[in-house]
Amino acid sequence: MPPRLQVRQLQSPLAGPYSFELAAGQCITISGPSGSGKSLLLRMLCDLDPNTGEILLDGAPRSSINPPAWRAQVLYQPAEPAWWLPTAGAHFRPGQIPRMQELLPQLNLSPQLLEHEVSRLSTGERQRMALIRSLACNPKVLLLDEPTAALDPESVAATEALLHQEVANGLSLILVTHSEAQAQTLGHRHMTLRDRQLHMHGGATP
Ligand SMILES: Nc1ncnc2c1ncn2[C@@H]1O[C@H](COP(=O)(O)OP(=O)(O)OP(=O)(O)O)[C@@H](O)[C@H]1O
Repeated sequence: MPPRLQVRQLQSPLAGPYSFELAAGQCITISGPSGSGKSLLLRMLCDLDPNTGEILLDGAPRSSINPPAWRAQVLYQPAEPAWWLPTAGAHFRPGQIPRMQELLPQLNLSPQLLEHEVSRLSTGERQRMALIRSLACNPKVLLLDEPTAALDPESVAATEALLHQEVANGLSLILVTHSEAQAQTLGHRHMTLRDRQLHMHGGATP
């Protein structure tokens, strides 16, 4: 079986080239100083920024998959996720509701928050709700940019437990984090970006 994701010579005028592989049920963490290119890498992987090189998903080249379908399967959650409808609940399609209802208590979120204006939610509530929104899309690869940056320790622990569970169930995760402890807890392999160059540490498969 091919790896979940094969990245070959991925680059843009701003970053790369990057080459690496990610298996199903594996988590790679990315750390590095501010401005080192972590978000640029995630944006190239989900094809939001112009780039060259090749990426294969379960052996299928990106060029054979239309861009919206690619972004649904290789899903990017930015550090400050966008909301385009008035309430958080309005962002879920009917088919996603059972999964959303299962995930809310795992991140200590009350279902009542779904009806609140997004702007009324706290930063941490929005961040956890965004993760639920991403997981409810059931992506094969999730690209998470600092998903616990705004959270208190209890919410960080709940988020890490959920991500651990999802990866154990087969999700492939690329996680940008500034937390060494979080990288050690969740990551099977670790990348460091410095001056937009990639350094890989650890090669264990899950
Ligand atoms: N479209 C663009 N055009 C030119 N420069 C850009 C563009 N997007 C990002 N940059 C620059 O590329 C560098 C890397 O940006 P990036 O957002 O990937 O950093 P980062 O490692 O994610 O940082 P942080 O930890 O602060 O989020 C930064 O210096 C940024 O200003």
